[in-house]
Amino acid sequence: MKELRSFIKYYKCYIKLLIFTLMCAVLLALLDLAFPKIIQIMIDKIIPAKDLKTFYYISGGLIVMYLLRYAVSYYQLYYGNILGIKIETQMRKELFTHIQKLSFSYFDNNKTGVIMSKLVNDLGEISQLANHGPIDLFIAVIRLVGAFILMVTLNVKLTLVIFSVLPFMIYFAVTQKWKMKLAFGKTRIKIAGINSCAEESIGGVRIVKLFNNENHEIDKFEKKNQEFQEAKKETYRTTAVFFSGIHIFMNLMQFIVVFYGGYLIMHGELTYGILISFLLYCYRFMEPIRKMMILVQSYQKGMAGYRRFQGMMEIIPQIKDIENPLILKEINGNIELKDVKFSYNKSSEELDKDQSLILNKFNLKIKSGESIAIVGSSGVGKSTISNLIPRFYDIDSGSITIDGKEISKIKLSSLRENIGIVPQEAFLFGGTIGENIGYGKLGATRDELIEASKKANIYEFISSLPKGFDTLVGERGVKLSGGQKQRISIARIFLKNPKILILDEATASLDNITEKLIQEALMTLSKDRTTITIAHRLSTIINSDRIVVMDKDGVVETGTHEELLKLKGSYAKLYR
Ligand SMILES: Nc1ncnc2c1ncn2[C@@H]1O[C@H](COP(=O)(O)OP(=O)(O)OP(=O)(O)O)[C@@H](O)[C@H]1O
Repeated sequence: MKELRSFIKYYKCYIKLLIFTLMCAVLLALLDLAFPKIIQIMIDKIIPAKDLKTFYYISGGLIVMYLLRYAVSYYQLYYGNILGIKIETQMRKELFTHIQKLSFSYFDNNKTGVIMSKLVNDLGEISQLANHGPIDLFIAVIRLVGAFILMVTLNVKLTLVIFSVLPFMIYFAVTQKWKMKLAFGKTRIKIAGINSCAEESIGGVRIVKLFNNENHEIDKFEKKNQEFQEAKKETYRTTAVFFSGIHIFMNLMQFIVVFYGGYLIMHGELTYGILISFLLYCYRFMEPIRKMMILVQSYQKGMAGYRRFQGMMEIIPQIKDIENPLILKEINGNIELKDVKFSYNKSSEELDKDQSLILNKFNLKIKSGESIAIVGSSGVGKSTISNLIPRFYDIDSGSITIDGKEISKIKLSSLRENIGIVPQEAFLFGGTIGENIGYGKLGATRDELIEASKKANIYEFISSLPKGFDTLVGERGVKLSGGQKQRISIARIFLKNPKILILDEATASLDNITEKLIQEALMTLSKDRTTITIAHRLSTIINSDRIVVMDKDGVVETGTHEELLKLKGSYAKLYR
């Protein structure tokens, strides 16, 4: 009921549309109830009396009613679907907005394909329910009650005999309902599995081909595909049992009308008109029952989807603003990490024993405008530091401050506005070069793009392209080289112009010329900014103001390149 109530809330914004479609539905149901009654009057009264004038009038009236029914049915179907799609679009917008707010840790633990499935498939089924749910229910109730009343006025005995079948039908429907519910839940999980498998396989197509593992991927996909098929088969089986069972009950009712109705006619208790009218009502009466059964099906599918939608909407973003957060305006760029403890997996048991800590009482102070490089063996937590300063993850204890202000108290957007990150692997969106650079400052002018790309040493390359800034980069920038992508991501930061810069150095080797171009661009970029370089190779950091060497216990050495070499400690060893 709680779920249903929260679902119904979505109708609030479209109440006029809902009322209109419901009115159409009422009219439709009334028209459908009137037809058999009119036909009964024609057969029993007008035709035997050979009243040609009334016969023509009523026939004309029937044609008008059919046309009216056509128009009403059109509006009900069209606007009913519009209602459904509006609710679907609204929910999709809310879900996408919510996904944008979720923290890194959510994406670390959830597959993209599964999230996509929720965003696309589940909501489609909710739309079906939103559209058909209340309207079909309304039509069904009016038709059922109306048919019952009209049938009673025609013949009580026959009506009661027909209605005696109903409890058995309901029992059958309810017992099947649960089986269908389980089956639909399972297909949803399986389709998400297909999505996620395809997404990974297509996203990693280069690695797949490099390792000649196409067949392995096909097998993996086929397994998921087969699992989906099996789950789908189960839904078809339960659905088939359900609907064919319902048909048996319908046929039974028709049989009762013909058999018992015929018997009553032979005993002079029923007219032919009433028998035909009963047969027509039976259809009118069974139709809503069938519709209600379909409704049960779409209700289960839609609600299963809605439950998953709700489940996702209820995930609270781990990283969010406090009430009345601080806004950073002009900052100097002093950074301090003090006694920072951090772990990615925050299971309390492990935390107690400090087992999963990546940083344990880590301390580091960086002055405004200083350029430091962090070095250390692989996996020691260098990139982790670059994730903590912009608050992609929250620390477990200790503090991180910018100009003395605790970052957890600063408005997230204002914090991130002041930080630029050049990541290890440049990520480009599937648009043009201009759009990708402009991502650093939405609405940037062409002149600003040119200036930024000049500073990033990529302008010459861009102007050599026939379409220049309008050149499409392909999905994730596949049409560009690693070095070109890097420089585009540097140009983005020039446009953003943040005070704090984090350079997570590319681990991939670049040729000497490209590396020189990138290094030059980075030198220009780091001027007058606090710069933290996460160094995966040592060749590029010799000129840093300060080099910080870290191991699993924290900072072990700090100084300039020369000072550290003289120390003959960890850095000297690493460097050698
Ligand atoms: N998102 C994550 N979830 C869980 N654990 C993670 C995550 N990212 C990194 N780790 C773990 O944290 C540790 C530190 O990783 P980090 O990427 O900071 O190392 P690094 O010093 O930058 O290494 P490298 O020089 O190889 O890039 C590693 O043991 C890694 O397995």
